[in-house]
Amino acid sequence: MYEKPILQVKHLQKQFGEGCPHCFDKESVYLEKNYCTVCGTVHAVRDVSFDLYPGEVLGIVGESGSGKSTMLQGLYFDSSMTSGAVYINQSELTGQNVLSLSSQQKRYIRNYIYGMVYQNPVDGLKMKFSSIGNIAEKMIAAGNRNVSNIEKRSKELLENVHIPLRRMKEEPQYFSGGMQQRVQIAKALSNNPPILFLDEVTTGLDLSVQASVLDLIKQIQRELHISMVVVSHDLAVIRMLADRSIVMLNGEVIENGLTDQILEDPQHEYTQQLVYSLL
Ligand SMILES: Nc1ncnc2c1ncn2[C@@H]1O[C@H](COP(=O)(O)OP(=O)(O)OP(=O)(O)O)[C@@H](O)[C@H]1O
Repeated sequence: MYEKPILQVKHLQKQFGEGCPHCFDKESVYLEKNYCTVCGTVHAVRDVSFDLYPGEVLGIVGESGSGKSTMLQGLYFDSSMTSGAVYINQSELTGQNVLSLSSQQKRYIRNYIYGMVYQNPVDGLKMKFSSIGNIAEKMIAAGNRNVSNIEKRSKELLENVHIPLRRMKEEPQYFSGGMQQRVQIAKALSNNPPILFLDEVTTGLDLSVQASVLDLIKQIQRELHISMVVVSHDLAVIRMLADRSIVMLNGEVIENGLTDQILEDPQHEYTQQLVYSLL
């Protein structure tokens, strides 16, 4: 169906601590989940690889502490990974491990190639800027200087995420959680990134608000054909959004495949529990 992945993640590792001979073996008796009882190292992400294809939504599901956010933070350069490689198949970046690029090049990727929507809006928005100012700031960071174009695009984005324009000058700190997430989504889309990361974007929202944010994400995906990585502990969210999914446990990928297939025929005991909890 697709030719080439737009994003390739290879053997990503993140450990907090030096590690010791007792804990690099995944089967080690000294490991309690992802924690080494000998040296205290946390193996937050262990040998994670996946591909993301153009226009695809990839779900990453797993319980709290399974390493989902750590991995996303690594992909978005919020924190460094211990080892591994990430390739983005976009013109001049093709073939380069983007994890080893300069901070200027990483900034370029964050401005033009990636969009990010954090679980906590405080991480993605300047709460004391106006909503339209948040979007404008992201566009200016990407080199846009034409004020009327910035204003036109910002308004269009706010309308697309159903924020009434009469409220565009208000600071997101006075918005509800659902509205804050909508502004974050608008901001993340402002420079038309081909890849969007969504980290637990509906966690903590009321059920009806969750549903409307999920509908919005589906609508955006349908209209823009953007490639998305959706991280959630909630399989219901993944079921609604993702074509393909990976299941993480204790920093590792324990299962991957088409979301429907995983739901119909989960192989790993942990995935089976997740699926049965939906019934
Ligand atoms: N700075 C840190 N130092 C030590 N351990 C850490 C640090 N940050 C995260 N961890 C550990 O790494 C593991 C993975 O955490 P991570 O936040 O990525 O999990 P998660 O699946 O995203 O869960 P959640 O949704 O609760 O954030 C956890 O065991 C966590 O305690």
